[in-house]
Amino acid sequence: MANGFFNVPTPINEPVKGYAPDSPERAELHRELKRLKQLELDIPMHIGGQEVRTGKLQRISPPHDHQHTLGHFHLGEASHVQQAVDAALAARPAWSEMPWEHRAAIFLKAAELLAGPFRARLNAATMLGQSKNAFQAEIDSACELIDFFRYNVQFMREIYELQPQSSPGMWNRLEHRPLEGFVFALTPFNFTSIAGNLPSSVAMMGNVVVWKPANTQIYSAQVLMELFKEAGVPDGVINLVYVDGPTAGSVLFNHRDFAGIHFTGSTGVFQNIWKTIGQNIHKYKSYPRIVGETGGKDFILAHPSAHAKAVATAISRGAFEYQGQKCSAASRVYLPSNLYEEVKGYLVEDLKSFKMGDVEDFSNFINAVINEASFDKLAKYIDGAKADPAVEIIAGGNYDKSKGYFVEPTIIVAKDPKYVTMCEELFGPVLTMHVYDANQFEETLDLVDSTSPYALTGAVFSQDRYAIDLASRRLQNAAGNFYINDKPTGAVVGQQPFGGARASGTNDKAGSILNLLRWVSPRAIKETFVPPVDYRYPFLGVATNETLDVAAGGF
Ligand SMILES: NC(=O)c1ccc[n+]([C@@H]2O[C@H](COP(=O)([O-])OP(=O)(O)OC[C@H]3O[C@@H](n4cnc5c(N)ncnc54)[C@H](O)[C@@H]3O)[C@@H](O)[C@H]2O)c1
Ligand SMILES: N[C@@H](CCC=O)C(=O)O
Repeated sequence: MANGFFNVPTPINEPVKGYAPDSPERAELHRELKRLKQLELDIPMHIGGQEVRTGKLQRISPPHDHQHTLGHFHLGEASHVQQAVDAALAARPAWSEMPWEHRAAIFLKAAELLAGPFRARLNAATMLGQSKNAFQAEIDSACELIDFFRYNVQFMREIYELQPQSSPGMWNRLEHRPLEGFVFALTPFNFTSIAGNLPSSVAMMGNVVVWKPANTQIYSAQVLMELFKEAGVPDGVINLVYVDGPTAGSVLFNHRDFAGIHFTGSTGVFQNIWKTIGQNIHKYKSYPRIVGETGGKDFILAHPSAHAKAVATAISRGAFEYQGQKCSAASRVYLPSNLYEEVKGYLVEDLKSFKMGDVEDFSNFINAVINEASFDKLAKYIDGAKADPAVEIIAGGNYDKSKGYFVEPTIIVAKDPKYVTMCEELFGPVLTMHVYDANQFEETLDLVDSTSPYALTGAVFSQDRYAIDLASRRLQNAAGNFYINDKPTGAVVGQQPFGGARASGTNDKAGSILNLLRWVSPRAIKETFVPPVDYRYPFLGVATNETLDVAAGGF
């Protein structure tokens, strides 16, 4: 047991490497990509520190080259989920009692490992498995995850420092206990950092975890698991299973010790999970913590005073980086009539210059979308737009899945501000724009606020401060991350805590103290040093300890 109140290293955001031609990081990443492509990995589940193989193999291939095999993962079933719960609960006593500074040290070590020896490997795995270019992989699987580890350690310390006052004669303390049971981390395909953060943030607070990633992220998930092991996360604290979602749910949401879910993914899945938990509420020992960050229909709104080139650049990057597969990606844009032609000109020029293809060619700005289902869905919306005389496609509109799932960045212009692609989350490189009368900025604010059920990210561009002030107030509930003269993507841990409300989630802000507070259950402890020995009123003339009790309001 430690005798000291420890400070932790002051977190700073991990510097983003540039991968310039001839840079050492670029050469290392190329070597790692080549090495991984030559292997065919056999990827087991990890339960209680054991590698678990079922022989039911599922092929993993790069979305940009679906005939290539990167490896196979072993598909599990309900019994493996049950084993993972048992392993987690067996690990809980020792882990939950481990002094916090040791838990902190494990994740600080994970940050250093990822900043150094694991960096190229995790970036390369993300690039190949999730079709992410080097620059997008670097900000995700390297920098953002390193930041999550470092900042969460600082937030953990701040939580433990949250202590009540004590009146004379007593000592009040707050103990921030781990939750009583296990937590389910259910993670999406699109950010390796989110897949790493959802189980590790929960574990850092002394909890044990069953983690199920998206099948399309398993290739980088197995590197994360190795990173956790190397950093010293004990066996059974984080258990990684590969099963389909409903199978995981059928075991976990029926278990008495289910203590919470840390979810990121689509809104529909989260709403079903919430319903199931509600139906099963009588089965649990405690009310489970439900934390979910979900879908978005993120907007960019330009005021007539906006800088046209800045608006166009924010659209090019905010809508199309990582093929629009960021929950934060701009997917509906409102342009004033006075700026439309100029912004359109810049955009069409930008999109013409985008190169699309494999992740190994670092000049490709665009790679493939995640899988065939996503490709088909996007193609359907594009075909719908092509067939609809009420809308116009001003850029892109082609797609091809012969080698990889390539969808050309596409811009639809819709007269109807409620056209289907202005409202629904498509999660791909398809953007819809609506041109409004430049005299109707205020009316357009109402349109932006009411068009979609989501409220994740949004951006306003204006050179007019009154317009910025008005938009900030009128769109107060339209986005959990609101940007002024900036694109709506690229939140940085410690700087822009991330998450949205309405249909976009519980807004528990990943990468902030608010999120970590959900993974502890405080116990208030009052210790009275000299307890009263007589129950009678009034207190005059009675022993000093009763007087103290009254002074403290301790009736
Ligand atoms: N708000 C945020 O911070 C944020 C961040 C990233 C992604 N997202 C959202 O995630 C979505 C894209 O990710 P995705 O396609 O991986 O999401 P998804 O909802 O399809 O999958 C998320 C996870 O849930 C699992 N799952 C799917 N169906 C399930 C079911 N019926 N029962 C239990 N589990 C189930 C998946 O296997 C995966 O592990 C988008 O909607 C995007 O907006 C949100
Ligand atoms: N935090 C990321 C989005 C994560 C969702 O996919 C961003 O701000 O762009």
